[in-house]
Amino acid sequence: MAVSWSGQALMIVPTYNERENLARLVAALRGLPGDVHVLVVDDNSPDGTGQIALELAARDPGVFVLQREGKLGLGTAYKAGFAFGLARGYQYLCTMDADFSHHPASVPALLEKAASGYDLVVGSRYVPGGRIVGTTPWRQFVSYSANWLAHVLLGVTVRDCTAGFRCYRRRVLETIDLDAIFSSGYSFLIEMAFHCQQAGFRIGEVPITFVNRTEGASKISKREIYKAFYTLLRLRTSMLPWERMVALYQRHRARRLPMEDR
Ligand SMILES: Nc1nc2c(ncn2[C@@H]2O[C@H](COP(=O)(O)OP(=O)(O)O[C@H]3O[C@H](CO)[C@@H](O)[C@H](O)[C@@H]3O)[C@@H](O)[C@H]2O)c(=O)[nH]1
Repeated sequence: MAVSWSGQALMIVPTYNERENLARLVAALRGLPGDVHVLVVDDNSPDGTGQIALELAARDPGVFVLQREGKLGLGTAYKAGFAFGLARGYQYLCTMDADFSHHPASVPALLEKAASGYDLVVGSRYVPGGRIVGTTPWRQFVSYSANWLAHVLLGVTVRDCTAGFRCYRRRVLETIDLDAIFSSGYSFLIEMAFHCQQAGFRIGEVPITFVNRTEGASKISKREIYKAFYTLLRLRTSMLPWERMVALYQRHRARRLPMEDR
């Protein structure tokens, strides 16, 4: 099948305990039209996902594995994947979950939109045509809240800035200072969306149907959710001009000092 994008794409798939999903996912991605390679970034999953990834890579030169020594977080897994993809010259560096909540059939739409002039394309639940199937009301509430706060506090215009289904043009990842991103976990996604927008990159969204996983378990914890809200506040603070921060501090001190010491 002909594709409207040219160059090589790398699908970066972070994994932690995804043995039921990985082989099927890699087969589906490698069956896509165009030159789509796969990088599995596994954090020494206790269920043996890393071993499965190595076996897949041994059979297929378009499949690669980064094995890390332990669970180092989703954000750092993305960073390791970006470093790998940039070093190998990929034009499009995409990220997705391993559990089919992001369906491989949506990948061509992301690549096509990126090729049409977008620097970052997000597979979005929250644009017209996007849908969510099978998630809990609590997860839905957390997701809506994080996206709403990102919009209100940071002015982020991406509707689904917590989505991990993305396609970056390589110039984005060459420009953004990835070492300056402080989130090691899920909130990395909010931070990246924020920095891409601040840097003036053109960001687009394509609707996807997000289907909650049927195999394995989610790794998102309450701690990761708190960290996402902390990230939103920290980024908001970073937007304040320095003078404004100093003025706020002085006003705060002035209120606490007796009149004669001011
Ligand atoms: N290497 C590595 N992979 C990880 C880690 N934690 C999670 N993963 C992998 O990252 C992907 C997403 O993790 P899930 O645990 O399946 O996430 P979720 O709860 O379904 O969260 C979804 O919603 C979030 C909020 O909207 C999204 O941020 C996220 O991308 C995902 O779509 C999966 O492939 C999972 O194996 C980690 O510490 N290290």
